[in-house]
Amino acid sequence: MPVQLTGVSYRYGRFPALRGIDLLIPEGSLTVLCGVTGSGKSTLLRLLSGLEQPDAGRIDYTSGGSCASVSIVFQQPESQLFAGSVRKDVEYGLEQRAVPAPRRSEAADRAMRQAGLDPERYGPRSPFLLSGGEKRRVCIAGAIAPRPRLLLLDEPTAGLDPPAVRALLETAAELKRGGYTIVVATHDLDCFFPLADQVAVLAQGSLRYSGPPDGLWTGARVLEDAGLEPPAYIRIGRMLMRQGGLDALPAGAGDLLAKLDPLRLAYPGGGACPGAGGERPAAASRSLSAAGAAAAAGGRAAGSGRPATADPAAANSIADAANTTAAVAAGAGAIAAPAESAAYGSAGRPSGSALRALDPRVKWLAMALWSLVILGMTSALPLGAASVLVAVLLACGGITQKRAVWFYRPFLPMFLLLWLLSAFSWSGGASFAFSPAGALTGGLSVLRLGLLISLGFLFTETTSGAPLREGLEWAIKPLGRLGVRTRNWSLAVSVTLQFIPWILGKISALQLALASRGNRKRGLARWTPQQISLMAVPLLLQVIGMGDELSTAIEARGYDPSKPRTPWLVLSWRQRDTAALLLVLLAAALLWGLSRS
Ligand SMILES: Nc1ncnc2c1ncn2[C@@H]1O[C@H](COP(=O)(O)OP(=O)(O)OP(=O)(O)O)[C@@H](O)[C@H]1O
Repeated sequence: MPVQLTGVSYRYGRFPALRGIDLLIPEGSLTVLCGVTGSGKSTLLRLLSGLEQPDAGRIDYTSGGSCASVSIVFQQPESQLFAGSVRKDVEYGLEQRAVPAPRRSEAADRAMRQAGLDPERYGPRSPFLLSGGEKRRVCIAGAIAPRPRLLLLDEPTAGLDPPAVRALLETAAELKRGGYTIVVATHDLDCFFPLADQVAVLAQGSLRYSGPPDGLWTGARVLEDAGLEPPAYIRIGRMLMRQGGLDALPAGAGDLLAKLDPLRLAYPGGGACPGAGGERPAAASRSLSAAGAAAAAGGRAAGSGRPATADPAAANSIADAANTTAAVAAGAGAIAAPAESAAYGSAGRPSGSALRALDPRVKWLAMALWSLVILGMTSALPLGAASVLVAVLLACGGITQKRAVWFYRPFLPMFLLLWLLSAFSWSGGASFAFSPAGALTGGLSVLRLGLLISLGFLFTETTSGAPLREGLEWAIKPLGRLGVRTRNWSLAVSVTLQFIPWILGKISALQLALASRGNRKRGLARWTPQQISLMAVPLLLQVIGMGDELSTAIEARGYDPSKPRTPWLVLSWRQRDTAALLLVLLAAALLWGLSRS
């Protein structure tokens, strides 16, 4: 299905993620969407899948198609699996599209085979107990089972080992041959460029290039300007062309290996590369530089020597060869700074809003004090005043409306249920009675609970992990004299606090995945018991997995609560922190006074 994007823009709150994208995705083509991290690839895929709507511009699914004929495979396959068996999971999208049962099973078998899974062997297995590569194949099978007219793959090779990458490339080449229109968002240019009909390069949400891959090697340095490096086979090919070793750029890593095969490669210290026949090169034979020889020798060891084309057989050689050539040609990459340090300015203080810049001790004290005051409130006026205070702080904390809605939405059904339980009394049979007093008391209790949750949300949104932990450790340090293991407690609390947004993020991802499989429920319909039961098992498994990984990571880093620790961050108290503390105390006193009047 051809798709035309015209002037497509999208914002997350105030942050522009995509700006004015014009792109045609031709029918039956494989388009590679590339760009550095955060350039907008996943966002563009979500818009193409119809899971999000553009803020401006249009997406036209021509030839009678619609976003209902689009399937997407997300970056993390574990966020996309729900059912108790692989077969049921693959059939899920078909069920949502009301495909009759006998045809469902047939289509699921076909999709599993196309994705490289034997239906007999994998069909009855639990999708949660498969390897990463197998899970991704199940996701692909689930995505292609309804025969989508456009298939979107987000970072399909991320986290896969070379054999799994090879298998995935074969699947992609096979699907392309089967006439699927495919868009792949990837950093793995070595693997996917040889399969691509079209490349779209994104940088900071703008489209910098769209056209055939070959167009990138002539003229402007589009990839480099977008912060990317050309695939290793192109870099090696360019080097060999400069040295007279090649006449034209290779079409892929396999093609490069095939072109290198007849060349006699000189060792840096003289002599010939063993793979090149073991003879000393003749004076007249082409001699390559040390780097070229090393690259070629490495490539020869790994590859099959077949030319790389969109042919699935050739895909085999791409992954192996790409791995070797990438290792040879990769320059020293920039090492990403840890997320926490990135959030800090040069003075070691968080950048962004004033709340983020405050010392975490002020925030801990504010949260503890205000929580106590709020717990003591029993009437509407002080609770109303506290709500205004929290709302103003949420707005000042730079938390977008969208983010706040995302956070509060899962709590709303629980609040509603609690309120209804206190507002209605049941005296057997069908006799329900509405109690205005119960409704008021219940409403105030729910509001109190909401405010306490909001304080936690405000705190964790405006404080990253290390300051949060250091601040808490400082606050509870005096308890250490009583024999309390304060380090354990501060670690446990900060991990728990950071776990809540993580769990909410996972719930959002699962709901998005359900929507991508045709289960496009909106509003409260997303929270029915049936929906919740679908998400319960995968969510639980992810939480257990995360807990397991955390404890292993803590152990692996030699955590010993009895040993002194070098703090990651040295807290420093400033004048503005004193001023903020005074305001916190003043607000607490006013609220307390209001609740007692
Ligand atoms: N839910 C969100 N709320 C706010 N900003 C977001 C959200 N999701 C993504 N962004 C921002 O939008 C920009 C584009 O994100 P996107 O995930 O599309 O990038 P990407 O190119 O797919 O990155 P990667 O290669 O790391 O997956 C990034 O700057 C990101 O921080």
